[in-house]
Amino acid sequence: MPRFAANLSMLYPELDFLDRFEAAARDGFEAVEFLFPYAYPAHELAARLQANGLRQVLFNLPPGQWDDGERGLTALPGREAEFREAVQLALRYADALDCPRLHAMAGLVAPGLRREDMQATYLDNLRWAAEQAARAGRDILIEPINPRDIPGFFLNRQDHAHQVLDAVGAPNLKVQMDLYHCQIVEGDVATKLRRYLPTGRVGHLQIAGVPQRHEPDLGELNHPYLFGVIDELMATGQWDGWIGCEYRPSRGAVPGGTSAGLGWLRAAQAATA
Ligand SMILES: O=C(O)[C@@H](O)C(=O)CO
Ligand SMILES: [Mg+2]
Repeated sequence: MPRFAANLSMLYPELDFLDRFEAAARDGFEAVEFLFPYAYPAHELAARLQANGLRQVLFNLPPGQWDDGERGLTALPGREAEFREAVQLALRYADALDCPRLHAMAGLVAPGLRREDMQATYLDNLRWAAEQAARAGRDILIEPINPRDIPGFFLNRQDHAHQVLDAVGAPNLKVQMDLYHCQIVEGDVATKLRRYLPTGRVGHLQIAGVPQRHEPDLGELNHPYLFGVIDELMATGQWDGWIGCEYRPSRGAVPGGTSAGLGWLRAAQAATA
């Protein structure tokens, strides 16, 4: 059965971040993911995980100056030293949180440059990050993101991400396949699950309804069908991993709004039990 992780950057928006761990556990989640842990001491986050019987399955490297619009450093020429510091910091947090995978956001195409001009920096940085992460027993993930949510994002397509994996050639460099972005950019999601999951190169999945990024049972994607595909691939030993629930609850920040919107999860659990 697909295993679902609560994305605490998006779910439970009515609660303070540190209180979202308990809320996720109360709703039956066994794992969590979030964007960035760095505003909190690692020991505080580790204590929340432990107190609530949760495991951390993913978080992101520091992305550069997020409030100024930066969305990752990995492909940015001239920012290599900062990228390396970001990797080291993330690995220290991963150690404290016992988190097996880290997402390295690519960043925006820099003014005056084309993607081709940035590809060498992207590959070099990923090679270095994967080497460091391998020593610590962690995976580095890259995620294609749709250019409507993040205009100018360097990595948009699944095939580009897999070409990058080919070029870097590190077994612990994997793709974070977010089905929400995949549907917006290229579609044909079930076929791509069947193509890419058995390669062993997809380290993590994420979901949300399309186009509004609300619950998976709202919008144009047929998630029960996709969960069936993932369930089949898991049952036949062709994939193993977590599905991050990375959506904005449609009820907004009302108390209990996230929990009230988990009907899709209960249905998925019943269908694949
Ligand atoms: O899809 C997303 O937005 C996230 O997975 C992420 O890491 C960057 O915002
Ligand atoms: Mg995502």
